[in-house]
Amino acid sequence: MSFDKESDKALKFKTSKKLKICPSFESMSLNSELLQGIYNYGFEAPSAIQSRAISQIISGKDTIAQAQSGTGKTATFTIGLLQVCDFHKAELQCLILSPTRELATQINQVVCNLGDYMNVKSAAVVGGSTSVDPKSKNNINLLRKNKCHVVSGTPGRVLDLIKKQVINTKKVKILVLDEADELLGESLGFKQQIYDVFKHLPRACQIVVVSATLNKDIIEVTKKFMTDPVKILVKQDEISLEGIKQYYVNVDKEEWKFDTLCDLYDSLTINQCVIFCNTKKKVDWLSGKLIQSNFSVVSMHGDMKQDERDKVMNDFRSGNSRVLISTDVWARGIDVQQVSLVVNYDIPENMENYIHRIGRSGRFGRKGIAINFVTRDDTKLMKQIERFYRIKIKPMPANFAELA
Ligand SMILES: Nc1ncnc2c1ncn2[C@@H]1O[C@H](COP(=O)(O)OP(=O)(O)OP(=O)(O)O)[C@@H](O)[C@H]1O
Repeated sequence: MSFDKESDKALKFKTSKKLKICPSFESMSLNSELLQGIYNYGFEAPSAIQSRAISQIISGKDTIAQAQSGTGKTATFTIGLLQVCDFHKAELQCLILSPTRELATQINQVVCNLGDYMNVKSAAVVGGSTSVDPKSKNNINLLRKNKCHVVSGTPGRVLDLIKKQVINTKKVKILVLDEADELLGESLGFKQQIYDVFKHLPRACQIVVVSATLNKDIIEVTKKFMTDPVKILVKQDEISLEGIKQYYVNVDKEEWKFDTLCDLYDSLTINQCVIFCNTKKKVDWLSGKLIQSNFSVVSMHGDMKQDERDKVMNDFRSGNSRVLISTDVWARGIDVQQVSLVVNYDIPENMENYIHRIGRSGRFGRKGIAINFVTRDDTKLMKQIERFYRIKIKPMPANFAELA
């Protein structure tokens, strides 16, 4: 949603009444191998969205699940679909679509981890270098032999493989749309691909729609393909997490941003930090300029080769690199628990991505900090963000690094 259309798109829909709340994973009647996978992964108790949505997914209902960033939505739909999957049958039963290759790969990893004791066969199906990546070749082979139970992929690549009959959709029971507002929105061109995927699915296929941000338009769109869905939603003024402190720095002019960032650098490296720019060109420029000034940073955007993107992701996930500069390709879903700081070098151009970007920090109850570089031209945007999410973004205090 662009900033100028904010007012008429406020959430005006409601969570379904009398939802069952399961206080523990045991109370969800899960298969024992799945429970074992959950505990082995380190989860003890379900989060709010998990307590509410997993049992709905298992019951077979179309489900719209909204919850704040980092509160465990991936495990919500993963546990749901693993419980529903019949592992005695060597056929594709669950399809998960998400907007970026990194996110689709991460989701696949969560499916493999939680389904570790169930013998789940899950494949990541993403664009880029898949044809030369030996791991992905195995994925394609598994798919060809009709041996995958779950596929997690990006819409374009999945559709391509469906059309080439590498992915057989005849027995798909559940389709999950993660970051659904991005997939179903008009801006990125996924919508048609999603509709084309739908055409290949069995009529009775259950649909699960997930995101931290869902607006009225998106809920309207879901009516076209969901049947009387259960809705678990968050009020507009509760989408922003308490644990993420949000600050701004007045940089006045664009030219002042760079020096401000250099002054902050030492604080950025205490844990891990993601710096967001609005364009790929700016990411290249900023990382080049920082490296020239002897700061250690890595960068990632959608025009980079996939093997470079993979290397940056691996380095950042392992903590080898501590400061990552990226575009909104990194805004949604990516889970690196050590990220405690997000810098909006540029203020995002869409309202939802503000929430998603700052949500890269403060994962699952951890503390996080977001710092917004605000030029004179951005002041209006910041006020709109504050009004929209009913938050107060304060001036950055000198000791902000101690607050994380
Ligand atoms: N019940 C749980 N107990 C402990 N940790 C959990 C639990 N559920 C999820 N987590 C962890 O919390 C982190 C965030 O989870 P996840 O990535 O699923 O969040 P999300 O809601 O999908 O976030 P986003 O909105 O950014 O996509 C992950 O590291 C995950 O392993």
